Amino acid sequence: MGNPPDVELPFGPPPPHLKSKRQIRFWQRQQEESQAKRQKKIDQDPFRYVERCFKARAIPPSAMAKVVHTTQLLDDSHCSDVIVPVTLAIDLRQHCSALFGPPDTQWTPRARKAYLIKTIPGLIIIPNPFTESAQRHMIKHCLTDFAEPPNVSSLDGHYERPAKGVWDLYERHCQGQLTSDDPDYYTVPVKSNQAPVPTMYQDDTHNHTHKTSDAAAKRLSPTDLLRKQRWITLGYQYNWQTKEYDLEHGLPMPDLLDQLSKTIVSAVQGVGLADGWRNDYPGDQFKAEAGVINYYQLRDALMAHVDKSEVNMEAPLVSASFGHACIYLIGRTTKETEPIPLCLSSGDVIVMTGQSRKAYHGVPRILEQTLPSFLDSQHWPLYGGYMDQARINLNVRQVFNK
Ligand SMILES: O=C(O)CCC(=O)C(=O)O
Ligand SMILES: [Fe+2]
Repeated sequence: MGNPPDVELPFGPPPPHLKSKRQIRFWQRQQEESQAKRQKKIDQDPFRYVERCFKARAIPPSAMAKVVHTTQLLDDSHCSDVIVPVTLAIDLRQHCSALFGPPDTQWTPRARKAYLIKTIPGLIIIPNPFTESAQRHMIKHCLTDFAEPPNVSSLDGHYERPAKGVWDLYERHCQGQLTSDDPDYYTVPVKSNQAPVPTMYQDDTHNHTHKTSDAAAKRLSPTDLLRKQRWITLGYQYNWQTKEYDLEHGLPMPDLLDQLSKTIVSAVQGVGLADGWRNDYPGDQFKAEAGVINYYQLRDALMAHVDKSEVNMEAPLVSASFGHACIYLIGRTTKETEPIPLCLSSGDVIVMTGQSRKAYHGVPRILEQTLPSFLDSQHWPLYGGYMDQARINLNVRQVFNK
């Protein structure tokens, strides 16, 4: 039987066993009440409320006014009583110019500067310490060798990844070496009866906004395949069934990331508030054991979550951002506290130490038109073509206590 034409259906069609108008109206009232309850819960949860503000097509000016822009921190006049400048233990560029690039005259006055937020104990912000060419170097690795098999990709289990990785295919396509009539051009979905590879990020949080459902899976061109890749996991892999990192599934961490994270953890050793917390994790004890590269397209978001699977929750988590800027929300250990919105720009590094290691955080928004020109397609052929619509986040964790 069809639905009575005078009944509106904002919740989709009522279940077919409801036949009379009275039953359908009763069902509708129930739906309205439960939606109102859900909405009330969202509005009362300060983290979700702020998250929704930044997801709105037009971000409310009242939300935008609260954003802490890392690019303004270096100008001391922008430091409010909530932001506290601190001094790093080492000068990253002096100490490791192979990674961050050589120091220059612009660098000298800001070398060793980092910032804390009084209301978020443990969080350390290092405004972009990389030179332009050092940023390009990191991005290149994130798109090429770091993303190659056997490192696990969000595409695995859904698509047959080319043996040499997705970038190689994309590059051949861009250089005209691969056209749509070539048998390698399209990547086909794997058979739907094959279980996806269990990984750390096979959860809703890290699926970003686009999900690959088997029903919707279709063959993809090199460009579509690359843009569909949401993450790569490095080092120890998380076993989704046992909900633990799997000692049996440890891939070698790239040396570059080992060096990068150790240097940064050494730099933040001893950093803290004069009359409050202090990060005492020794840099020489840090081991880069697992990592995630997140690839965001302009409309992607990462839901609020806590990274709590690591056995060692005392070790800092190092996170670097490249490409488009984003709104990064950082709260406390529950979603009851209003988060601080940070605008992270290309090259920025944040280190989650101490209490902030257990804090809710998320990325509700990638900000359009914020890509630095040296990373765009006009100034950086091939890689810039990808970065024109992307943000990359690279984070490194120690998993075990050793
Ligand atoms: O993209 C970011 O900045 C955050 C990524 C993140 O929180 C994660 O991978 O756990
Ligand atoms: Fe996270």
